Amino acid sequence: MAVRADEGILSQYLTWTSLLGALVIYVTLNVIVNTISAPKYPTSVPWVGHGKGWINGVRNLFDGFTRSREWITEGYNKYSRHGKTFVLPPVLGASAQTIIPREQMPWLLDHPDHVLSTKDAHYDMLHGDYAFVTPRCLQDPYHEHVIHKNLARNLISVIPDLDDEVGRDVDELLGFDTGNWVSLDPLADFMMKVIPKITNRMLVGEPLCRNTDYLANMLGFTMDVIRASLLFAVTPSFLHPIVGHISGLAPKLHYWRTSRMSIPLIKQRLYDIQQKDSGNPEYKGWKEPHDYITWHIRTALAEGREDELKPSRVALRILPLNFASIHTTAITGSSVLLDIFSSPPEVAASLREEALRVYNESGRKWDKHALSRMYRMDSAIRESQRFSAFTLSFIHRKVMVKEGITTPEGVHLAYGTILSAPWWNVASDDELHKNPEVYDPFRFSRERERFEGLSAEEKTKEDGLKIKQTGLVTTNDRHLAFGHGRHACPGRFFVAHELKMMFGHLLINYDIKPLTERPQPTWIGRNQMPAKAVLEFKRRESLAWIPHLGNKI
Ligand code: HEM
Repeated sequence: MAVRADEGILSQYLTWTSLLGALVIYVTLNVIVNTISAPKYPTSVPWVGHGKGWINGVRNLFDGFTRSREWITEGYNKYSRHGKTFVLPPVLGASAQTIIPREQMPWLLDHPDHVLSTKDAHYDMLHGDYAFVTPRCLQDPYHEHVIHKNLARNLISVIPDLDDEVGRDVDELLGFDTGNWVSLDPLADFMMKVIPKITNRMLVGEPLCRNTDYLANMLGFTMDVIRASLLFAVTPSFLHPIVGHISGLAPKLHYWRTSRMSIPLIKQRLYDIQQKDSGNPEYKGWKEPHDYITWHIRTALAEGREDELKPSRVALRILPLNFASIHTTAITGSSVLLDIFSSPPEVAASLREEALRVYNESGRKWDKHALSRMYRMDSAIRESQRFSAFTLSFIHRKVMVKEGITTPEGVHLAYGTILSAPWWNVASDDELHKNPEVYDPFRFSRERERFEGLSAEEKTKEDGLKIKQTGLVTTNDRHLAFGHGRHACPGRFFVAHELKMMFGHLLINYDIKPLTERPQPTWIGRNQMPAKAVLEFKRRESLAWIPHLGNKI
């Protein structure tokens, strides 16, 4: 009987409503504790959202989930357009950001890292204490240094591998059936299947780049980092060390599993490089593979970084690079597909004509010269980054000076303040872009194609440099999709080649059914959740468009 009575009491109190209520109280209390322990935000600067203060602080954290985009737009129109700074309130999972107007961007970018630090901003935002296996990984991001130093200058050697990988992975996924359509979600089923393999071809080479166990654990790691942001937001800060060490087991496990496969490869590479350098005659004909592992070892050897030559350390470095590359590239690529295939069919036809022409002219292979002449594709990708910008702000910096720093406008920013630039608003500003609400794929290539069509003599009369600066990889204070300044994304040259090759291959070899309208993404907090969509692909019957035969496309 007693048991029955207990069960009665339990079922009376353990209702969905009471559980939900307890959850709300728990989250609210934690949010309050976290708010008290957060760095001091500037008080002399206007806030958007519900403003400052206790109650408003809690309201901001929850409302920011659905209203951050509205708030940053309000701040942009009210303050940024008049050269003024404002604060975008914290939202669950992300701290407040002090939004710097475009006019003050040179000031923001000119400061050395010990005054305004990108590394420390990323460390805080990504919970570097726990989420990257060891705090050292982001405290000393040597992998970023290696990528800055090597990726762009080695692209010519990487392109043949990419060409092989892109064709192989896309064809494996979409097949060769010319009679039936294959339906896929462009992000989940297409980009997220292909991009990890291509990225890892550059990082670790083949065959590991296609190993399903390795890729599943690598993707598992990237998801651990994303989950950690939410977890820390709903946990009181005094519990972070405990929760951090527990939640940090998942990235450690994913690291361990990937390293079991990458460490033998790294050890072998270290051995081969050592043999080659010591003049072993058997290694006379041995060519170093062009991948991150080689670049890392070569850079660490040249710089005397013994600590970075440990195989386990090299294996660790590959994880944050996967994190920086995969979702960013996959989301960008799927937006490009949706933007192009919800435009009038002439857009895809024009891109296909360019891809076939360039491909055939370069002997039916992709090389640096061929890819640099895909002006329309370059423009369509850049325009998609603008039109479908997937996050509100980029260019994050943390104030590192203990006494704080004062902006040109006279605003004092305390130690620990996170600064950023309002990318989403810059991208849709009608003073910076004509008809910003329209996806105009050839916005940046029309002028470039006209210029390239001029005679050598005519070209000397124009400002060619300015025209060329509208390219995808050229960052400026209107094109912040890859950041700007010395910490701008060092992977952007790789991305530009990778995506042009992939879209070129798709257009040449596959038909894609146009969409009647652009599927709309949703926003959660400061980030876009890409639209769920279905694209239909079918292998084309005739592949080669040979200009002098002029066969139909
Ligand atoms: C479309 C794909 C990509 C986009 C949109 C993108 C975007 C960005 C942005 C906006 C930043 C600067 C962040 C800030 O200023 O706060 C950045 C930094 C970085 N990206 Fe990318 N990225 C992409 C792909 C890649 C790839 C493929 C790699 C590596 C292979 C990479 C490696 C990095 C690294 C190492 C940094 C840090 C640079 C530094 O702090 O000095 N990214 N990326």
